[in-house]
Amino acid sequence: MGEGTGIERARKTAEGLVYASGFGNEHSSEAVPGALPVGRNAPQRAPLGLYAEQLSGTAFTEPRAHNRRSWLYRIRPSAAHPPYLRIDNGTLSGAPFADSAPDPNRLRWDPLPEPAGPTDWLSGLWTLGGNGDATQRTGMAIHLYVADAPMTDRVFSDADGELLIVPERGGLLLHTELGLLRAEPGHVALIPRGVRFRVEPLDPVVRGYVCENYGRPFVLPDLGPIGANGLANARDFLAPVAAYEDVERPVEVVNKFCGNLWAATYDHSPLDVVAWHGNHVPYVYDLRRFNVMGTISYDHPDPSIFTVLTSPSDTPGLAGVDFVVFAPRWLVGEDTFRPPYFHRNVMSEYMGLIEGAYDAKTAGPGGFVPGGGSLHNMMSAHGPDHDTFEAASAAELTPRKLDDGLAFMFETRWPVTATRQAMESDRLQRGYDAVWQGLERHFRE
Ligand SMILES: O=C(O)Cc1cc(O)ccc1O
Ligand SMILES: [Fe+2]
Repeated sequence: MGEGTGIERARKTAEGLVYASGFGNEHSSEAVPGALPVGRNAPQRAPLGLYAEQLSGTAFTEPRAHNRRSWLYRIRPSAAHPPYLRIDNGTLSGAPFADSAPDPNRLRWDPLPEPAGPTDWLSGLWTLGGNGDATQRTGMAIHLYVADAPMTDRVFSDADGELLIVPERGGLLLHTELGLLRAEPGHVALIPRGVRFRVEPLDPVVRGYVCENYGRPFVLPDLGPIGANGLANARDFLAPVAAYEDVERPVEVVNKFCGNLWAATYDHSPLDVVAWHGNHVPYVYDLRRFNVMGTISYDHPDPSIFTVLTSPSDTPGLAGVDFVVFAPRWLVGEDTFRPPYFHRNVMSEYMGLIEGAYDAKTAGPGGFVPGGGSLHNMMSAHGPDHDTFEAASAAELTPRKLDDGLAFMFETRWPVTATRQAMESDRLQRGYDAVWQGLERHFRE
């Protein structure tokens, strides 16, 4: 795969790929001039002998402001396929997660090992845990991946939810039905529910995190008194332009449906969309573009101020999942304990590290390292570890640039149940509680 005029056109573009900018926009794109119908979605005969197909990400009847759908003009309709048959789920699973009890302990994992044999991105997915129920379209799952091989003649789509991919090591070229996206460490890429794609690693080994969001699609958070600009700016979200594969040979299409993998072998590539328009689109975002807000007086603001994307629930302000980034920033708070405070949170926090170190946790082997992760479930007591507390309590409070790390959090309204493979993994740091040992009594009456 990988041949075809559309892809070549996108690949040839200087330095990188062509993108269309803007979050939630009605985009349109054609890889061949004239492929996109004008003035209607479904003409009696679509241009260039293409088939017209609508892909709905929200119910037809949802309010206009939430409605997501795209019209695809493709060489063959998606409907032209034999039955899907169950295939082995491997290390991937879906909600409800019931193979271990939800655990109130603070948990932390080392990164996954490199693949033992050639492993593509789909086979390299390893589920850490999650919540909700894919059949109810509620909750989320946390997956990790390690891969060293391209998905050759193999395409994936997820009926259960959208996929927020957070590369930590190595770049990914995402061949989607709507075109190509490139995601390097420091970027995030989003594949909407149902959009088919394959992953081509751009480095010998790639590794990262995935938030699978079963709930309402991610949106930018409201800015309230911040005003009309700030945090993640809409124009920095980049959608692909149309690029198609004209491939006539067997291609395995794997569909994740209600937690299980099903596969059907098409006699052609389903990445054959020559033109499209709509707002149910994949996108990439460079986290370094995040406009970080923080205190310029005193106290440590709650991390909601670092929200990049939020999946709203029916209760205003209560997210199914928030994606939060801890990006380089200045710390200037006066008479302030500057790292994250000690806290117990009704929300559950999974944290990962893309590069460098995180200001509340000791770095280095056995600590919080890139590719690793921590889970601080609902109401679990956490915050700065012993060494961080001692250092920050004594630090001279001159303005300081925190620029040696990029960490993130998937923060969810429901407790996260870890999978049995995560709880039994040799990656689980069994002595994690010790980081809060030795916090001495300083009380004086
Ligand atoms: O636990 C964490 O490190 C995440 C976090 C960061 C912060 O700045 C404030 C609260 C919080 O939960
Ligand atoms: Fe926290």
